[in-house]
Amino acid sequence: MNTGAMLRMLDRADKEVMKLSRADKGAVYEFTHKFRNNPDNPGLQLKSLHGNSRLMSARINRDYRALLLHIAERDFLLVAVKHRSEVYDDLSRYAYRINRVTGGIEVIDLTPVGDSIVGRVVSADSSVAVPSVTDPAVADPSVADPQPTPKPIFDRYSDTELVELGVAEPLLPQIRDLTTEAELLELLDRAPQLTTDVLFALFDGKTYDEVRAQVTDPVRAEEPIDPEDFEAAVARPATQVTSDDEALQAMLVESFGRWQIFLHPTQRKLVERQYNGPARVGGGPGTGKTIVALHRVAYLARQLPPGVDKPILLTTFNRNLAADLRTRLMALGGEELVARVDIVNIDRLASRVVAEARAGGGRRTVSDNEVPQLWADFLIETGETGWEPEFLAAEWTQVILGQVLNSRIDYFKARRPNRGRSLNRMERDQIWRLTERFTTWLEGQGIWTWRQVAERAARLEMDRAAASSTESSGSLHRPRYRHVVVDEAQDLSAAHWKMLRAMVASGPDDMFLTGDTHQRIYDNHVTLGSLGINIRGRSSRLTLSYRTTRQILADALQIMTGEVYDDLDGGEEDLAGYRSLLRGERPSFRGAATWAQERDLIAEQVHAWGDPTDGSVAVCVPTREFAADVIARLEADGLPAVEIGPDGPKQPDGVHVGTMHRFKGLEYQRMIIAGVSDGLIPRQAISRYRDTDPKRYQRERQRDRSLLFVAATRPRDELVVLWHGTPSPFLTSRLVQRQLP
Ligand SMILES: Nc1ncnc2c1ncn2[C@@H]1O[C@H](COP(=O)(O)OP(=O)(O)OP(=O)(O)O)[C@@H](O)[C@H]1O
Repeated sequence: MNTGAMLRMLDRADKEVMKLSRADKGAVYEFTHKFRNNPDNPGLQLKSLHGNSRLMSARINRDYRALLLHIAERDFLLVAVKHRSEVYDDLSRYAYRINRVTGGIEVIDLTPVGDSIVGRVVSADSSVAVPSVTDPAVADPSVADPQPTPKPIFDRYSDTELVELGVAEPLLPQIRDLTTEAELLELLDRAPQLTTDVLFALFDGKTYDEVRAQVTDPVRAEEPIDPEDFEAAVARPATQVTSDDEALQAMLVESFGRWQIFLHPTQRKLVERQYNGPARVGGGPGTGKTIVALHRVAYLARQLPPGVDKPILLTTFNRNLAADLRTRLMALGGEELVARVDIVNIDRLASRVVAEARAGGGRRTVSDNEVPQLWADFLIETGETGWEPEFLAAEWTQVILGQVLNSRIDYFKARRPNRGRSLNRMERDQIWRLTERFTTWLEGQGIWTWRQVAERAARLEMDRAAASSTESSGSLHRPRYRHVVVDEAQDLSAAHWKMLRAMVASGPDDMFLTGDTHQRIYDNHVTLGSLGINIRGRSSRLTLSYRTTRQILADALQIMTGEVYDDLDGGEEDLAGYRSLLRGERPSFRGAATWAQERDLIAEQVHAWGDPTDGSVAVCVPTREFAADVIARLEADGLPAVEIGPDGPKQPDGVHVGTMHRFKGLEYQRMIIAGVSDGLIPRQAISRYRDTDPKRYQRERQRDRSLLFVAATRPRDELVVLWHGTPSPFLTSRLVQRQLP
C-alpha cells in the first residue's frame, strides 16, 4: 500500500519559513520529507484543529508546528509554520476559504491590526502614489491633511463592491477600520495576494473600474466555482503553491529564488494556457516577463515527447541577455531542461542560418552603426551625388532590408512608415539601383552588416519553409522548431520576425513573445500582423512590478509623460495599472554646475552608501567617455570600479559603471544615473532631424527616453539622478524641483 502523501506549500508560508534559523529550516525540510513518506508517522502528531475541519497541525520540532490544510485523501497544503504556542492559542485567528472570484485557496490570519510597533513608527509621509502615465496628476493620498479622527481609507466602497473585486471577506471588518497607510501595510503583509493587489491599487488612486479591469479580471476563474471543492481549488493558478514536492525541498535546502517556485496567479495563467497561435505578454519593467518566458519554456518542455533534440527556441536581442536566460533556465529546470532548448541571441541565430547555407561568402559582419559612414565612403568613391548618405543608410536598413524586400517592384509598392519625405517611382528606382551597387561594393570589401545577415537568414528560412510545404512529409525540410519563445520582443526587426515565423509551423503554441515597447532601445518598429504573426486576441499584460519600489516607479513613469507607445501590432499600449507593492525612499534629484562637480557628487553618494563593492551599486552614464571618467574618479577615491561591457559587468565585484544600453536585463540594489543633462539625454545629435525629418526626430527622441526609463527601473531600493548644467527635458519640472539644496 502506498503510504506517501502530496505536500505542497502555500506561497505565504514560505515567507515565514525563510525567516527561520538554519537549524529550524533544516527541521522543516526533515518534516516535509517524513510527511511525504508517511503522514501517519506517529512522530508527526498530525491532528485536526477545528474538530472535523480541514485545518490540521503537525509537529516539526520541539518549538514549531506546521499548519496544514487537508485537501483530499492524501493531499495536504502547508499553509503556515508557527511557534507551538501560537498554533493552539487562538484558532479563531485563522480562516480558510476558496476565493469566489479566483477560485484559489486563501488562508487568512485574522490577528487585529494596530497593536504592532510597525503601525506606530511608519510615518504617513512615506506614502507616495504611483501616477498613471496618462494622468500624472493622480491624487496623492499622502497629501491629505491628517484629521483629528482619521477617515477610514476604504469607506467609499461597500462590502459587496470589495468582495466583487476579490477581497477576502473575513478581512472586511479590519479593512473597514484602516485609517493610515501604516495600518494598511501591516494588514496587507499577511493578506492573500488578490486582497493585497486590490487594496493597494485602490489606495493608489485607481478607480473601481480600473481595478476590476486591471487587477481582478486577469485572475478571474473562467469556470463556475464550487466553494467546497478544495481539490479543484488547489489546482487553479490562483492558489500559489510550490509546483511539486521536489521544488519545495529544493527551496528549503538550496534557498531557491522565489521566482522559481511561486508565480503570481496572473503569471501562471499566462504560462499554462493553450494558445491557438502566437501569443504576446507585455508589461512594464520588472513585472516578470522574463520569468514568464522561462516558465513557459519549462511548461512547453514538459509536454514534449522524450528525445535528444532541441524543439524549443528561446531567443532574445543581445548576447548578455541570452547568457542570462541560459543561467536562469538552468536554475529553473537544470541540465535536463536546458538540453531541450536552443538558447541563442537573435543575430547569432541569423548568422548560424547563413553559415549553414554557406551564404556569407566569408564576409566579416560589421555593426549597423557603421552604415551611414559606409554609405558616405561609397558615394565619395563612386562620385554619386543627389542623396544624403544618412538618408540612404536609413532607407536601406529600415525599408529595403528591414522589410526583406525581394525586388525593385516590391520596393515600388512598399509602405515607408516613419520615413519622413515621400519618394516617387523614379526616385525609388534610383535608390534601388544605388543599393544594389552599394551591396556589391560592400561585398568587394569583404564585409556586410548585421541587418544584411538578418535579411539573408530570413530569406533562406522563408525559402526553406516554402520548400517544405511543397514536399511530401518526412522531408529534410521539417520546421526547425516546435515552439519559439522570444524575450525582449520589442527590439527585434522585421527581418528577424520573418526568419522566426518561417522556423516554426503555424499552429497552437507556436510562438510566445514577451516584451515592452516602452523599453525599445534599438530602432526597430514592426507590425507583427503584417509579418504573418497574428497575436490578435492573444495579447496580455502584466502590471505588478516585483523589482522596484512604488516610489521609484512613480518617478520613472514621470519620465514617460506625454509619449505614445505601440503594441507591436499597429495599436497603442500604455502602462495603465503598472504598480508595485514594495516601498522605499523617494529617488533624489540633484544638479551640479559642471561634469567635474557631478563626478564628485557620484563619489560622495557611493561613500554615503557605505562604499559597497559587492556589485550591488551601479552608475549609469550617457556615453563611454563619461563611463571612463566615472571609473577614474571612483578609483581615485580607492573604490574599485568595473565597466559593464557587451557581455555584462567584467567582474561581479566593485561599483559597476556603464552606458544606458548596457543596463537592459540588469538589476541593482542602488543606482546613480548621471549626466542626465540637456544635450546629452536626448543626444544633441538628433536635433538636426527636428526640421529635416520630424518623424525620425520623434523616434530617436522616444528611443532616448526609453533608455532613461530602462535605466531608472533597474534599481530595487534606491535611485539618485544627477545632471550638470540644464537638466534633461525628460525630467519633468516636478522631479527637478524636488532636488536637494
Ligand atoms: N512570481 C515572482 N515571484 C518572485 N519574484 C519574481 C516573480 N516574478 C518576477 N520576479 C522578480 O522580479 C524581477 C523582475 O523580473 P523579470 O526580469 O522577469 O521582469 P521583466 O518584466 O522581464 O523586466 P524588464 O522588462 O525590466 O526586463 C526579478 O528579480 C524576478 O526574479
